[in-house]
This record gives sequence, structure tokens and C-alpha cells, in this order.
Amino acid sequence: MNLILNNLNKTYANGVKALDNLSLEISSGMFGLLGPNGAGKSSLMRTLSTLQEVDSGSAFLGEIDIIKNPIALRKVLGYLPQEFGVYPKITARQLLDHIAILKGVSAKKERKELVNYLLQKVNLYDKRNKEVKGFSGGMKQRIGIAQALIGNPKLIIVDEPTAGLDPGERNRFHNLLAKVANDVVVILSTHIVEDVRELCQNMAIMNHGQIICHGKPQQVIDELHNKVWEKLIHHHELESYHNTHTVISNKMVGGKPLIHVLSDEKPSEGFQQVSPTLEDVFFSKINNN
Ligand SMILES: Nc1ncnc2c1ncn2[C@@H]1O[C@H](COP(=O)(O)OP(=O)(O)OP(=O)(O)O)[C@@H](O)[C@H]1O
Repeated sequence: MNLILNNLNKTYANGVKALDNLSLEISSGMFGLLGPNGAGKSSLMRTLSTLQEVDSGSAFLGEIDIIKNPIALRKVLGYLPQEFGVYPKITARQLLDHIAILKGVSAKKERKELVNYLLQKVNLYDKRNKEVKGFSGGMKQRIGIAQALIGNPKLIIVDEPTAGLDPGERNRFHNLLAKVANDVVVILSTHIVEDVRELCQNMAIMNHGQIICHGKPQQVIDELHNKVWEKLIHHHELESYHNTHTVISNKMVGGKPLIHVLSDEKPSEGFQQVSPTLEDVFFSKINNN
């Protein structure tokens, strides 16, 4: 099942154009949506989860017209927001049971089986009678995925899921997401470039409400082959390098700025060619947009 977006436009009352004639096609599997703050990712995610309307354009998940028939979409939507809020004093089992009722699973026996199955799937069965409030960040995200899976969704939207998770929790969360992504469109909206490289078959970079890059992570990385150079410089040189070179990023290494520069040839003395990364792609696209 494909998700097809055509010419989506959204301008807020304050005049900010958050979606600017955005078109995109996404097939099943994990899709990474990257973009800097304010790029319009959340506006797009809210539109696809039918929480917000667009001014114009169309969006289809298979046969379902998301804009004209939001109720049909909601039946096949799993949504994990950035902060998965939980009620105080509720156990993992009670929480999933409650959400299953809200999603229309009314038969008690069926619900019990579903809740047990989901708890096992996200590896929280042992913790089923513990209060979710006391769970770690990663455990909360896993229960968030479990609730998003209720009702056999065809579209799963996950907003900034690994912010604040330690590396072990992040790994567990990634493995779980990769497992559920078979046959379902999973959109992972994030500004963590590594998450997209590790997890997603396809990706896009968004800025100023538009898609500025679209493809497979390795494919977009290969486009920068032989074009990325690095050099360790002094702080006071940074401005002049920005004036004379296409600097795509700078980060501190041992207290000094390490700059990455885009160039078809060796830019100047002291530069070394490096293998491009998805981070280089990200910065080169958003800095030239
Ligand atoms: N309800 C709103 N009213 C007015 N402007 C808004 C509203 N929501 C978002 N914006 C503006 O629209 C633009 C896109 O915001 P959006 O939240 O979609 O971006 P984002 O890519 O999700 O950013 P972040 O990564 O910071 O969450 C920003 O300039 C933002 O300030």
C-alpha cells in the first residue's frame, strides 16, 4: 500500500507557510523524514494523522482519501506522538486494554488476547502489572508502539521517538520498529540523522515546507562521493572559510572546529577527502536551500 501526497499546502493564520506545494510518494517499509527545526515535519505528520486540515492538495493511503475521509484513515492509523502521555496509576496492561476499547475492540476475550500478544511483542509482558508512570523512557516508547499497533494499522507515524533514550533502549526500539514495518507504511519523523541511516529503506529531507531530497539513504550519500573534504582549523579562521569555501558543517574535535567542505577538487592546502555521510547530505542540502 502506497501513501501518495500531491501539492499539499498549509499556511497558518500568522502567515507562516508550513507546507509549500509538497508532493511525495512513500511505499511500505520504514521511511525517514528528516528536517531542521521548523521545516514543517510536524505540520505534515499532523496532516497525515488527520489532526489538522490543509488549505489545498490531496493525500491518499491506497484507496483512502485522507483529506476527504479522515474517519476511514483513523481506522488504519497508528500514531506515536513525540511525548506519549500516560495516565497516572495505570498499569501497562490496563493502559493497552483502555486504548483497545477506545479503538473499538469491544469483545473482552479478544481484547485480553490482543493485549497479551502486544505486551509480548514489545517485550513488556513481565512488566504488565507495573505502573507505566514508573517506566524508563525506552519502556514508555515501547508501550507507545504497542498502543499504535492496536487495530492492525496500515500507516504508522512515529514522531521523534529516540530523543532522550540511552543507546541500549534506542537499539531495542529500533529493532522493534524494523520488525513491525513489514507491509505497513512507517514514517519516522526525526532530526536524528543516524536513526534514518540505520533504519530506513527510503527517506526524504524537508525544509521550508518542501521536499528538498528524496531517495534511499545510500543513494543520496553516493551523490556526494569524492566531493566531501575536511580540515581541522582555528576558531578565528571559521568566518573566512565560510566566505571562501562551501562549508557544509563544522563540529568541535578536541576543542577545534573540524569543517566539512563540498568541492569537486581539493579545495586548498590541508584538506583531506573523506567518505560522505548522511549528515553531510543533510547539511549540504539544508545549507544550500
Ligand atoms: N499552529 C501554528 N500556528 C502558527 N505557526 C505554526 C503553527 N505550528 C507550526 N507553526 C510554524 O510552522 C513552521 C513549521 O513548523 P513545524 O512544527 O511543522 O516544523 P517541524 O519541522 O516539525 O519543527 P520541529 O522539528 O521544531 O518540531 C514553523 O515556522 C512553525 O513556527
